[in-house]
This record gives sequence, C-alpha cells and structure tokens, in this order.
Amino acid sequence: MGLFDIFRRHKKHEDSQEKQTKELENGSEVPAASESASSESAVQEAATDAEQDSSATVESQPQSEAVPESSTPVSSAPAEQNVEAESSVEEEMVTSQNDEPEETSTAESNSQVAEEPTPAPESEVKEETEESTDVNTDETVDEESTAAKYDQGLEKSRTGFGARLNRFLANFRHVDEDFFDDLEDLLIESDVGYDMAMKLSDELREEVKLQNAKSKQDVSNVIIEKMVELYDEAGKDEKSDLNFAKEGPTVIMFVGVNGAGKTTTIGKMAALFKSQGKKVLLAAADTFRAGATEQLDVWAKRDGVDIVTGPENGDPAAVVFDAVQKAKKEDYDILFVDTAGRLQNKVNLMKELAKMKRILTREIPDAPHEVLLVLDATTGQNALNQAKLFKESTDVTGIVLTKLDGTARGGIVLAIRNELHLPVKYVGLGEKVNDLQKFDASEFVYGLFKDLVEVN
Ligand SMILES: Nc1nc2c(ncn2[C@@H]2O[C@H](COP(=O)(O)OP(=O)(O)OP(=O)(O)O)[C@@H](O)[C@H]2O)c(=O)[nH]1
Repeated sequence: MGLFDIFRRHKKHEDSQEKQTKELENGSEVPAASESASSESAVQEAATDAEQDSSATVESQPQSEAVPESSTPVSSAPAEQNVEAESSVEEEMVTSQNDEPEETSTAESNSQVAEEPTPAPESEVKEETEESTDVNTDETVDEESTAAKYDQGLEKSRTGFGARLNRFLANFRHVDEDFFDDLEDLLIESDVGYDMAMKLSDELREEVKLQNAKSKQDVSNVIIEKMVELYDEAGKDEKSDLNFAKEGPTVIMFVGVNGAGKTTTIGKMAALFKSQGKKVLLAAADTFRAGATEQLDVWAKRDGVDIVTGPENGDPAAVVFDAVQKAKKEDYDILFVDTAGRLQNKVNLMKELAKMKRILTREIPDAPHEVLLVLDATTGQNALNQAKLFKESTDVTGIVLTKLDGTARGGIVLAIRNELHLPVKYVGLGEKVNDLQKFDASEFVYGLFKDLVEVN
C-alpha cells in the first residue's frame, strides 16, 4: 500500500541532511542542503513581504475607485481609462451599463424576458498590467517545500491528535475492550467522525489479532495503516486533481459560508496559477457581504490579475455574466467565481447558485468545471454539517479545507471522505499566499503521525 514508503523517504532525507550538517561542522562542503534551505527562507520572506504589501494595496483602493465611470461596454475591447501613469496596478477600468444579467435558459424562456446578451450592469472590470505583478507570483511548489509546508501546517494537529494517540499508546497495557473504547473516544474527539471511529475500531480488532500486534510500535503502525486504508477505500472513485476545460476558459466556482476562507483561497489560488503562466480572471460575485468585493480586489492587485466586480447588494449573477463573457472573449485560462455564503435560507442559496451556474453553462457548456466548497477545518462537525447543506444545494465537486494549521484535530480529513464522499483538493496550511497546497494524502499522514511511526 506504500504508506510507510513516505516515512522511509522522509527518514532518508533527514538522515542525509544530518550527514551534511555533520560534514559542514567538520568543515567539508555542503552545497545542496544550504541552497535549498535558503530558497525556502526566500519564499517565506517573499510571503511575509506580501502580507505587509497587502495593507498598502488596501490603502490604494480609494484611488482606484476614483477612476471615472465609463460607458464603454465590456463586450467591446476594454476602453482605456487614463489612470495615473505611475499606477502600475490598475491600468484599465471599464464600466458596463445594462441592468440585469438575464439568465434565460431554454427551460425558463417562458417565464423570463428574452435574453439580451449585452454587457451586464454596473459591473466593473479592472485589468492588471503585466508590470503590476509585484509579489509572490513566481513561487513554484517543489517537493521539498510541499513537505515543509505540511510539516509546519500540521504541527498543531501533530501535537494534538498525533501526540494524544502517542500518549494513549504509550500507556496501554492490553489490547482489550477498554483499549478500543478509549481509542474510539480519542478518534471522535479528533474530528475523525463517529462512523469512521467505529469502522476503524471494528477493523482494528481483527487486524491487531491478525498481525499479533502487541508492542506499542506494532499497534501504532497497525492503527495508522488501517486509517490510511479506510481513507483510500472511502475515496477510491474520487479525483483529487482539478478538472480543467479541454479548451477555452476553465471556470471554478467557490461556495462556502462567510469566514471559511473563500476569498483568501481564491487569492492564493490565483497567485498559484498566475505563477504557472495562466491568464486568470476573478469574478467578485459575493455582492452581499460588506467588504467582500474590496477584499477580493486587494487580492487581484496583489496577484496582478484582472477582476470583474459589481455594486454592493447587486445581482451576483450580473457579475458572473460579465465575467464569463470577458473570459471567453479575451481568452482567459481560468475564471474564479467568488459567491456569497448565505446558508440561512437554503432555498435562496440554491436558487442563487443555480442561476449563476445556468449563466455559466449557457456561455460555456461544460462550465463550471469545478464547484469547490471551502470549509474551515477548525469548525469540525459544523463544517461537515455545512458541507451537507451545500451538497444538497448544488453539485459540489471538491473541498478546499482551510485553516488546517489552526486545528489540533486533523481527523476531519477522514470524516470528510467518509461522510461526504467528496475529494479534498486543496488545503490551507497557513495565511500566507503559498500556504495553499494541493492535497497530498501521504504528506498529510506523515505530517500528522511522523512522531508515531518508526521505520528502518
Ligand atoms: N491560519 C489560516 N488562516 C486562514 C487560512 N485561510 C484563510 N485564513 C484566514 O481566515 C480569515 C477569513 O478568511 P477570508 O478569506 O477572509 O474569509 P471571509 O472573507 O471572512 O469569508 P469568505 O471569503 O466569505 O469565506 C482571514 O483572516 C484569512 O487570512 C488558512 O489556511 N490558515
């Protein structure tokens, strides 16, 4: 199954680093290790700079809003606005004029005014110049920094869930019923979920007997091995890679409750794809939460990507309409759509998301290519309950699990897979722009349990 391969790989790497450090202490040359360490710290510094820069960008926001309104429609080539020459961030701003983005699908055509696919409402399009790419866009995620990110981001869970399991195993005397009762409690308290905890404990009863595991190390290895096996099993048909359009723009919609980290995730993901040379457009379709558009706009400036915004409390579908038209006409590779996270009224949420999806599908038949649900890992069972509601409201295709660095109970990844059957595609391991990582189950297991598993 290869679980212990990653532990072996990391051990080999650590051993070789240790060897190099020793050699360095003894005065011999050590180029590779020191280089990788400094490149890692350079990325860290860049990210810190970005954090600092972001406040400056926020302050420059009013300036951008003072740009005169234009009547140039989005559908035409963007009209140039004479923005300050030294403003490297915002080169063009186009204001389009129609009122509602009607979204007359064939099914609805009787009840709706015929569609006029002219530019939508008061949406604004802000475009970034190449020079505006000021921070963090050249980050590439190599294997080593991925491992380091998981290592740092999961520290809290490792010293929470991992260490508790470690203590539990250090103190057990017999693998008896009490042992399994206590293990179930520990797993549930670590957000693994009730069903998963029961399943795990049932299977462990058999496995421990089968492998005749008695020592702490044997039992520990069996538990972790079984966790990974059940995790793999629960998601064998899941695809954790993002689904990209075969041609034309890839549209990724983000849903989730306020505060889960949607805006931050979009900002981080836009930086990541821009750094890979993709042409990225953001649609600020969360027009209901005060400040949501401005927050996304700050990310657009930081990342040096274009954004389509609408007025506060305006129709979010109008923004989506403008954005998808623009993405198509101007050959964007990726369109990220931020949506409002109102769960108070499931029917409204469902209608709102369905309306946006209809607009997208009408413009690009296989869009949206992904509907990513952003969940806050620190909210445990609540996050799972929210996920169930969103799943009932729209076709969610994957999860972005944010703030994993902020929870001491990383078991939620197992619960998501077992209860929701949705792939975790990305994880947030910190607040910095490069702390968003593609989900890697092996790195996750290693980051959580590296102190428990011993390999030769
Ligand atoms: N530590 C940590 N903080 C995060 C992560 N993702 C987001 N955050 C923080 O969580 C807070 C809320 O995230 P936002 O993106 O602002 O979420 P929001 O705008 O309140 O709500 P939505 O965008 O509607 O989800 C911000 O302070 C983010 O910096 C993460 O992976 N780790």
